[in-house]
Amino acid sequence: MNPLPHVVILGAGYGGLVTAIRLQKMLNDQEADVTLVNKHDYHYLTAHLHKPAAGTDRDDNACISISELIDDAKVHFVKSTVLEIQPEQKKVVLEDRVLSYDYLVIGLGSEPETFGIPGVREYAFKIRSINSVRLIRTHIEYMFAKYKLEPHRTDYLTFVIGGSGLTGTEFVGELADRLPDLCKKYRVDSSLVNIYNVEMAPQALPMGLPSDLVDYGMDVLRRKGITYQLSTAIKECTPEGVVLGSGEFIKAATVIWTGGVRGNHLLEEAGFETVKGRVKVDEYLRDPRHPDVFIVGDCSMVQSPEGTPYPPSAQLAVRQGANVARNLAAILRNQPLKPFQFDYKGTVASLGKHEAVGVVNGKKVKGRVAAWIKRIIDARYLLIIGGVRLFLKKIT
Ligand SMILES: Cc1cc2nc3c(=O)[nH]c(=O)nc-3n(C[C@H](O)[C@H](O)[C@H](O)COP(=O)(O)OP(=O)(O)OC[C@H]3O[C@@H](n4cnc5c(N)ncnc54)[C@H](O)[C@@H]3O)c2cc1C
Repeated sequence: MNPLPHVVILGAGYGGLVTAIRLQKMLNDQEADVTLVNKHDYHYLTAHLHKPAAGTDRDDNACISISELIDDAKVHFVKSTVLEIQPEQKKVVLEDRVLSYDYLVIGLGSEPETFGIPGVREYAFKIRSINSVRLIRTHIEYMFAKYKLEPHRTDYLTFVIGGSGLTGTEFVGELADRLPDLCKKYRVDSSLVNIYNVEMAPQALPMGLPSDLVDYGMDVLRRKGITYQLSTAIKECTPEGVVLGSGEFIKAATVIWTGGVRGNHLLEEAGFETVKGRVKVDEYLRDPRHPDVFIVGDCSMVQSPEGTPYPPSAQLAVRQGANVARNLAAILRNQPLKPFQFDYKGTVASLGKHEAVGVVNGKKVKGRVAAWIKRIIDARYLLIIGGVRLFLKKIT
């Protein structure tokens, strides 16, 4: 008997996990062997990481054990790190074995884009995984404890966040909410604490928001104590702080870089043609040169009908995962493929507790209403991946 076609999915983030979950629902065990590979045995909600990073939420709230989501009778889970992708040999090298595939789905997410700014790679924290946000949260609290022993070092209480797109904005909102608790706990005068959000563009908040919503969001965050440095580049990051384009030096013991992302380096290394580490996929989300390789989420680049690429987002990754699963099932059943169409619903950026701003289905939303919509969006994702049981577990 011929072996069943082997589908290998790399990465259990939003894109890879949704592909796996949909395949386990759609396929019967005579149609394919499906393997999901991920560095950790849990799925993390990347879009939530700003909260545990600031310490306003527990990190386990942003984690879900993969065994809770995957039926091991249908999808074989391998906890391992991908070291190399070999599309010509149809192989993937993991740290402990080599896998051969008939169809590959790459959903390995993104890496910080540092634009070659000296010191950012070495000295700035990045919000990118559960382990990285645990480090940030611990470091922030450590700075308060250290300041109590060296009260002349106000740079321990100075926080610089590079970039004020979605990640930077959501993080400064949470950090501003967290600091009053830390000031109280360590008996630190809150006027000594400074949060600088440095942004090269002339305005903060995610690109594409209408200017009245940008003004609203920036007003909210300024009232919470954020100091914006707009139209300002970070020229260098050092162990002592950051040098700005103007030459000004901000002495700060904590620098967090959120200034951009690029696709996982493994794609470039595998010889895929990339722009910012992302592969311009065809209408079925495949690499144009390798029709057996599908690419989802932050590793892929999808053009909007206007001809500009959609910004990487969890929303896009989830829709791509569903489309890839559907098309893999279609290939295995000799049915026609369905082109990917993205019905972009909009973006909502949280500004800390009870405050958010954004556009949903073309309508502007702000304040508490926007914060509730954001919670509904998050809840919807939990329902997609884990049904009512996961939803109830996470919200209660
Ligand atoms: C703080 C923050 C807030 C955000 N807020 C929003 C939001 O409100 N709305 C929105 O739509 N988007 C938001 N985003 C963007 C969104 O999180 C990403 O676009 C989304 O996570 C991309 O999904 P993905 O499947 O491509 O990758 P990810 O979800 O990042 O998953 C990649 C997976 O691959 C695994 N992996 C990586 N390398 C390896 C390897 N070598 N071997 C094995 N496994 C590996 C990782 O462990 C991870 O499980 C936010 C991002 C951040 C950082």
